Amino acid sequence: MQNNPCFVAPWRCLSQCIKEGGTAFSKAHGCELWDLASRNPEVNGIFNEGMACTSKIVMRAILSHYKDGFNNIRSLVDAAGGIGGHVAEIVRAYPHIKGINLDLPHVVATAPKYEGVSHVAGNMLDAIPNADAIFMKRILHDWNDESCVEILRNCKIAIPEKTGKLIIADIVLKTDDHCDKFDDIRMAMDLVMFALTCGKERTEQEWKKLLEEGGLLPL
Ligand SMILES: C[S@@+](CC[C@H](N)C(=O)[O-])C[C@H]1O[C@@H](n2cnc3c(N)ncnc32)[C@H](O)[C@@H]1O
Repeated sequence: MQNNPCFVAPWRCLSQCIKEGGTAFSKAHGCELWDLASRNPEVNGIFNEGMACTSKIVMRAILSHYKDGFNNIRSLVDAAGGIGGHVAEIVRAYPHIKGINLDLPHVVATAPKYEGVSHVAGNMLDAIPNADAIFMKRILHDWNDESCVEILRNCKIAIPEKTGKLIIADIVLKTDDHCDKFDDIRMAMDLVMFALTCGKERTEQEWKKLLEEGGLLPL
C-alpha cells in the first residue's frame, strides 16, 4: 500500500507543509485521504485491504493480552473499523458480544458479511451507535486534537455513564531517553500520520489531555 503512487506522492510535499502548514495528502491530491477513497474505488480497496492485512497481527496480540477486558461486554462498536475484520475476530473469540462495525459509507459498502457483526455506515464526528463498549484501533492518531475531542465526546454519549468502556489501541510515544525495539516504528508512524492525515502520534501526557477534554477522565 505505502508503495502505491497515490500514497507516495504526499511524501514529496512534506517540506511544503512545514513551510506553509496544511496536510501533505491534500497538497498532493487536492483533498483528504477519506475523500479521495470515497471517489476512487481502487484507492478505497488498496487502503482497506492494507488496513485489514496489518490488523491481523495486531488483533492476535490484543486478543491474547486483553482477555478479561472483553468479558463483561454485551455489545461493542468498532468505531472506524474499516471493513469489519477486527470486530469479527473479537466476536469469534467472545461469541456473547454483539458486534457493530462503524465506518464511512464507501468503506462499509465493500465490507464482507461476518456472523454476529452488523455494519453501520456513518460519520463518527456526528454520532457513534450506542453500545456497552467502543473499540478504536489506529483512529485517533489520524486526527488533530480538535477532531479527537469531538470523537471522544461522541464516544462518551454512546456508552453507559457508569459501566461504559472505551478501548483505544494506538501508539504511546516515549518522552525520556528510554530506548526499545519499537522506537523506530513509533517515529515512522508519526511521519506516516504527517504524510497521510492531519494527525500525529502522542505521548501519555497528550493522550491524558485529550481524554480529559473529551470528558472521559476527570479534569
Ligand atoms: C487508519 S484506518 C483504521 C481502520 C481500522 N480501525 C484498523 O485499525 O485497521 C482509519 C479508518 O477511519 C475511517 N474513517 C475516516 N473518517 C471517518 C469518519 N468520519 N467516520 C467513520 N469512519 C471514518 C476510514 O474509512 C478508515 O477505515
